[in-house]
Amino acid sequence: MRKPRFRRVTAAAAEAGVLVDEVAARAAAPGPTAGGLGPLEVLVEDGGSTGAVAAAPVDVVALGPEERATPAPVIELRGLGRTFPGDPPLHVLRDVSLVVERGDYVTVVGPSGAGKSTLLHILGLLDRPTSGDYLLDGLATRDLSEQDRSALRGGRIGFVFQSFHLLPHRSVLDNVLLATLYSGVPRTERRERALAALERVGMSHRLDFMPPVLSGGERQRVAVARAVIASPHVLLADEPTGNLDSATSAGVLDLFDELHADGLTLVVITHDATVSARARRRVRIADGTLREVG
Ligand SMILES: Nc1ncnc2c1ncn2[C@@H]1O[C@H](COP(=O)(O)OP(=O)(O)OP(=O)(O)O)[C@@H](O)[C@H]1O
Repeated sequence: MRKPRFRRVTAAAAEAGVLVDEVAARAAAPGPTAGGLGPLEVLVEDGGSTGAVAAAPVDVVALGPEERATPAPVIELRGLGRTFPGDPPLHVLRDVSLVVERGDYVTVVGPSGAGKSTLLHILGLLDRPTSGDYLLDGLATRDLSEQDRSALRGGRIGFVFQSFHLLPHRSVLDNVLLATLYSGVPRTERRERALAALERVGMSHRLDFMPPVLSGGERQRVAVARAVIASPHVLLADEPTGNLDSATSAGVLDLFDELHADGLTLVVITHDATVSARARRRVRIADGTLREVG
């Protein structure tokens, strides 16, 4: 079997590619670091179409003293809108306001086509709103350059997707380890962190396995380990149990509960009432607007 090679590309180039290349651009910084923003590169798998895991060099925007003194909500949306051009234009989100505090666990529900993924892409700094403001950790993201947005994304946001997006030709350990490749952290320590993350999700017994031989639930656990290895400020999950049966889903949801109990902030998009019921807060998107449903 051909061993995949990786190439480094700029974030802009990666963003021009498939979503997974970009959103898998994970960074390893456990939190804000002093200093400016470093150049951003990500890894994509040569000749591969899915599952590229990447890591960004990880300087992220440093917090000012005021921010440290008064922690801002992790996420704050103020009158946010997203319109896609067309004839007529498609107003997917209108005047959406939302505050997600540190430690919140929020699910986003709503009918198909309502704009849930659109919202998640904006929260993940993969897309920009056409109106309104999005503050991440109190930092207004609207006027940030793509490089700054990529660095923020790499340092503060973890992603989990319905279809896992693991590198098929890399071991479980490598899939998690690669997420920290350009973190500046020495390899030995990166390995320790990867091992700890995999232990955290109950996957220590499958370190050398390749993703194709794992069960769906196991793959999602590895994806969660990859998402949390950099200690993100928020975990964004898009239908994380969409490809899992109910028993396996329950295991992943238990894992989310544990991560939440450890203080992680979670925003989870779901169609599934069982998933939604696990969260402390539920918001619903319909007809372009978002409202709290308890
Ligand atoms: N880049 C785009 N350009 C034009 N229209 C888009 C774009 N992205 C999404 N849309 C449209 O915006 C609407 C909302 O899409 P979105 O994927 O956010 O819905 P969703 O609530 O996640 O749906 P589902 O539950 O079916 O996944 C849809 O009508 C979709 O076709």
